[in-house]
Amino acid sequence: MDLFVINRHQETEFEENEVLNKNEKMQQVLKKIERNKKIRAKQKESKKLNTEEKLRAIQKTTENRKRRRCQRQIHEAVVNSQKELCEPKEVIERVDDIEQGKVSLEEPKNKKEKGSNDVSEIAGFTILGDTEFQKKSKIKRVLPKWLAEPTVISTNLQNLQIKTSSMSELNKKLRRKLKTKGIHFFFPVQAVVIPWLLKEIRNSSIIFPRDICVSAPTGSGKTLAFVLPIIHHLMTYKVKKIRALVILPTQDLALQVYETFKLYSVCTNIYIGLITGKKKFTVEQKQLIEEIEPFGYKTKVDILVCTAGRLVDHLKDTKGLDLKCIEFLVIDEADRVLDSVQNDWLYHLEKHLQSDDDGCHSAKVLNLLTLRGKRPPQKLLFSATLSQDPEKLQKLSLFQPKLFTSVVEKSEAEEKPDEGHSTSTFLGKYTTPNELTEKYIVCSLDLKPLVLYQFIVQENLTKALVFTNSAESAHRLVILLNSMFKGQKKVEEMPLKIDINKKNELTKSFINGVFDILVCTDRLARGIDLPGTECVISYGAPKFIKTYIHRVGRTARAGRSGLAVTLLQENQLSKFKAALSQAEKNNLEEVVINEEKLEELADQYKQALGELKDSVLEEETAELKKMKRKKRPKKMQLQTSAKSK
Ligand SMILES: Nc1ncnc2c1ncn2[C@@H]1O[C@H](COP(=O)(O)OP(=O)(O)OP(=O)(O)O)[C@@H](O)[C@H]1O
Repeated sequence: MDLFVINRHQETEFEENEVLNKNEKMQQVLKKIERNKKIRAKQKESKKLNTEEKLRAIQKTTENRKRRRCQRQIHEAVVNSQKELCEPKEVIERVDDIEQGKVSLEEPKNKKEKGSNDVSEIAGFTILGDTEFQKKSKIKRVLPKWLAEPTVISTNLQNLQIKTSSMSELNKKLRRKLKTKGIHFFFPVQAVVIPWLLKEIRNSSIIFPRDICVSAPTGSGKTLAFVLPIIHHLMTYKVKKIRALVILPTQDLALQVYETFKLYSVCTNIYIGLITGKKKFTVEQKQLIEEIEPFGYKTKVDILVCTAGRLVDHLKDTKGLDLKCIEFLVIDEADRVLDSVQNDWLYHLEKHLQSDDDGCHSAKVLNLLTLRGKRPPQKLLFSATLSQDPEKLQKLSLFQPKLFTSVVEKSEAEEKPDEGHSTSTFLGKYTTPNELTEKYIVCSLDLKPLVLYQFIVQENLTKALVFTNSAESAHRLVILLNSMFKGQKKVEEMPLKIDINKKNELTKSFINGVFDILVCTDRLARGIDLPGTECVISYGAPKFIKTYIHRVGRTARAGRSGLAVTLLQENQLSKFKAALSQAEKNNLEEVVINEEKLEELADQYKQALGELKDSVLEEETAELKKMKRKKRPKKMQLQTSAKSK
């Protein structure tokens, strides 16, 4: 029956029950909240207690530390009191005070010793080291003694003191030759270096000669400073062996030095060899050695002038080449040679010199030094921009080096200019000839050729060298200038790829004044002697201060006056001035080109630019045709030539 009982909804009863339940639940919740409150309050209290405990613990450890430190200080004070017998009472009193807590253990801040490794504490944290900023003293560069105390060379080429005829220690023939070449006085670098080298050579049978580094301005006569002593010494030998090796950075410079050696060795039995790669390898080999069967090889030269790279080629492939007897190793333009890798020449040369000895370097006179081994060649380094960097020079393992320089602190150097005393500090900077005037022109890039033209006209320049930063720029500038001058002045270019004979012809024509302006790249910047050059113009701003020094050094040579002008764009000016201040050149004069004159020339300039465009186009099409002809197979070429016939 129950199955059929229907429980109907009895609303009021249920609602009453629910209200009752709700009230109960509410009370339960309130009770729970109350309980939780109590628990939280208890927890808070216990936490508070914990932090207090912790703080107490920290205080305890700090106190412990302090106590330990106090004990340490007491101990130290006692030890010190034993040491410092002079003030025992004071120390003991202080110890007592510390023990009684009368004196603070903290040292007053101003008493802190600078630089000491202080240990201070802040709220239990130990801070190591000094928290105060200390200004570090500037590190002063210390040069090796030989660099710091050089022999000073004067830059004054006007007031010459030493007559060539009066240097009795130099061979008579050489003195006569100098006279015939119109050299009656030695330049300062020669007056100091030649007698010094001759003395070293005289003593070389007893002690090893010292190596030298010579830094003197461009055009001051450094070449003769090594050429004359070497020839003087080699004149005494009867047997032919390579006894002097002269290394240069470029073919042109090697040729120039070779010619100077040849000039002063006329009327002697000394032969000079030149290996630069200008001639075929086999031709150079024949010039150097001769095979005599069955005895082997015979050397044909006494002095070998070379470029570093070509020397390595011959060391590797020329049988019978023997450099083990060299007494002089000259490195001209030394900074450049040392910077260049050139087939790792130094490694190969050293390897060759250290290979099995044939006894060339065995001592002539037995002494303590020579007993130790063979005599190394005397190294002679020359440059107008010799480095102050001992590390660079170190790779040459110089033997007791001696420095001759004109780049010294001025005040002292001026006191004893020609005496050759070690008076001042080598600055390692650069110097230019006293006779050189330096100026600059500021102009915009698009007006540069016009400004150059106007400057040449306004100064009526002849024998001027113009340096550009690329061969292409040189070529275009020559076309432009020639079309502007219209034959009034003759401008020539020194191309990058030029046959040595043509090059010699060109330089000779320039020296002889056949044309007025020679436009070239930095290939002509170093060492080349073009006597009579009146002005050097840097059309492209030089990238490095060394480049500038060598460029401007093509003028104002051998005591003659010269002008150097650099064309700059506005944004290059500050960098240029900063670079020049390195060489203590701070007062360069600015040349201002008359703008009205430039405006007058506007039409002429436009026309010249048009001509340049046509000419460049013509050259390019000619070049293209040439390339196409080269690419065409030979058969086709023959067919076309037959057809044309
Ligand atoms: N005592 C002298 N009197 C007159 N002229 C000299 C004397 N010595 C050298 N000359 C001439 O001075 C010119 C410059 O000499 P040299 O080429 O040796 O200079 P440099 O110091 O090597 O220059 P750079 O550093 O540019 O190579 C040459 O034409 C040379 O003949």
